[in-house]
Amino acid sequence: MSNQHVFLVGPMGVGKSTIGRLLAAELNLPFVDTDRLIEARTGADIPWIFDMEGEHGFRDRESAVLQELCEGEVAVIATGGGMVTREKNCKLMRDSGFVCFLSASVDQLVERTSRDRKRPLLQVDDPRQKIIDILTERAPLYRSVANVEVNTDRFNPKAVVQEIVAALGP
Ligand SMILES: Nc1ncnc2c1ncn2[C@@H]1O[C@H](COP(=O)(O)OP(=O)(O)O)[C@@H](O)[C@H]1O
Ligand SMILES: O=C(O)C1=C[C@@H](OP(=O)(O)O)[C@@H](O)[C@H](O)C1
Ligand SMILES: [Mg+2]
Repeated sequence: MSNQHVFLVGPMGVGKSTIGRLLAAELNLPFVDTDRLIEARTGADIPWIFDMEGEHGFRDRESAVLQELCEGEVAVIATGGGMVTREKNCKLMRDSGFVCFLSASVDQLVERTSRDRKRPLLQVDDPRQKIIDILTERAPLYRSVANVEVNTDRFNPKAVVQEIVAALGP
């Protein structure tokens, strides 16, 4: 049981939403996925928000739900891959809890994001190159905000959860 928020950050497809749910059950904490909360607040899905309001509009909504969650009850919070692109979000996470950076190889990210089409930023001719470009930009941000990095390439979600629980300490 953690007495502070646990944030999962990392690139699209690394497993934040999947692992967050399992981790919350393991820690006996509520689970919130910022993307799902944004959709609930907006009454529309993420592709619609990107279409109608652009990435900037989505980022505004993302910052607003993060602020709300940081002020709320202790929870495991799976963020969207771009949460770290605003410095004020990074500061909020650093100041409000334990931040875990989930990482994976480009091959795994390509594979894990290829199964659905719900990520607007990957609806491009060359999603692999887009993933590489995004990682180049964001990897330093993920590292700067994180208390721990857990590589998920070799681990199934349950094993990743155990790694995070160990990193959280007693
Ligand atoms: N450790 C893992 N090993 C293999 N596949 C995984 C792992 N974690 C998640 N996945 C799969 O990868 C896909 C993307 O996971 P998701 O939790 O939506 O990632 P994110 O929220 O980081 O974008 C899902 O199909 C999920 O089942
Ligand atoms: O990396 C990003 O900028 C995004 C990641 C997505 O979440 P996941 O990382 O859960 O796929 C979602 O927030 C949106 O499509 C934008
Ligand atoms: Mg997710």
